[in-house]
Amino acid sequence: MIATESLSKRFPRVTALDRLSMDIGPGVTGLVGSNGAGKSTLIKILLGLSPATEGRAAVLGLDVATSGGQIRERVGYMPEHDCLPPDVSATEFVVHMARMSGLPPTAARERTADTLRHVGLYEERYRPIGGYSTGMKQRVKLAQALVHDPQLVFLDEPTNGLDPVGRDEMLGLIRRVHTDFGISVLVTSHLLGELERTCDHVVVIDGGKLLRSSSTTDFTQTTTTLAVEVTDTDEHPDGTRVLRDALRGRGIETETGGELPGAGHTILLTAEGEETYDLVRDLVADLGLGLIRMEQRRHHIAEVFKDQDEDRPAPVPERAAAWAATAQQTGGGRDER
Ligand SMILES: Nc1ncnc2c1ncn2[C@@H]1O[C@H](COP(=O)(O)OP(=O)(O)OP(=O)(O)O)[C@@H](O)[C@H]1O
Repeated sequence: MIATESLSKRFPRVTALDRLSMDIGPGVTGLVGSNGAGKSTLIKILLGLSPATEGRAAVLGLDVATSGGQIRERVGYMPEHDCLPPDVSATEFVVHMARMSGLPPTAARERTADTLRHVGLYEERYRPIGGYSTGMKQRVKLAQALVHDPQLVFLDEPTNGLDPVGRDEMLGLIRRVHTDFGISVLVTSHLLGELERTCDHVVVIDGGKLLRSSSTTDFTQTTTTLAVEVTDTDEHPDGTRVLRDALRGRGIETETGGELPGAGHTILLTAEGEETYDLVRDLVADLGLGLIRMEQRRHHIAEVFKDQDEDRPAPVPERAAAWAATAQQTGGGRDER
């Protein structure tokens, strides 16, 4: 869907992209990086709106340097900033954008109604956009990116300004853009954790350079830590504690899951091999507890980068702070999947 080769963009005082080479296939891809990493700059180059200083890029096989118009016919774009006209309704605005993309009047109206319904805007679509909440505005921006039925959409920070519930709803919508309509998605975020449930593939850039590009499951490869959760019973009102005691009796030290709600009921231990699974199963059965789950724990994306930050000899201070803030906002990887 997207290929870049040694792509660079230099502004007089900043190198926004630094020899970026990557290939992005179909599906939902997250482009992650802290503020100023170069995400928006990359999207503008891929749309053919801003020329690269060096290197090449192609979108859907079309060269960004020479085929910007054709790319924008086939690609939808949801910009980061609030750029909606306040005094027209969502319907008027999205119909206008559909007409700008070349749809005839009747098709533009029909597609607008369908798309606004898909993003969850119903009666309010007839009201002026100026009175909308941030979440509603983000939905209008998403609708205008989808209305001309593109093959690919670029969504620049679509969860910006949303509360946790609004963010989850938006991430669900983004996933459905691909599953329901087969449209591939490139979605940017400065929050590492939020993309792991939504994206098939994650590309991480920092200071305009590619840090890593891999499938989400590769990022979150399994660890040797086993997470176990059990029920309480009348005989053992604190099932977690008796199981921990029983494991300690067999020489196995355990931890609990952390400070998040419910995590205190999760026992974490190191699995030496299959015998550890058998031992946990047998102890749970002997104690008469119910086994809710026993699974190998996976890394969280945020955790991978937290570890990398710790390994870095001299991290740029504000970047390290941004990553740390990100890890905190996403639970720092201490919660369970
Ligand atoms: N038109 C411009 N002129 C000069 N510098 C620019 C311009 N556009 C972007 N930059 C700089 O390039 C770098 C990358 O910016 P960019 O907007 O691509 O980052 P980003 O990852 O999208 O971050 P954010 O989410 O904060 O927008 C930043 O240092 C920014 O200040």
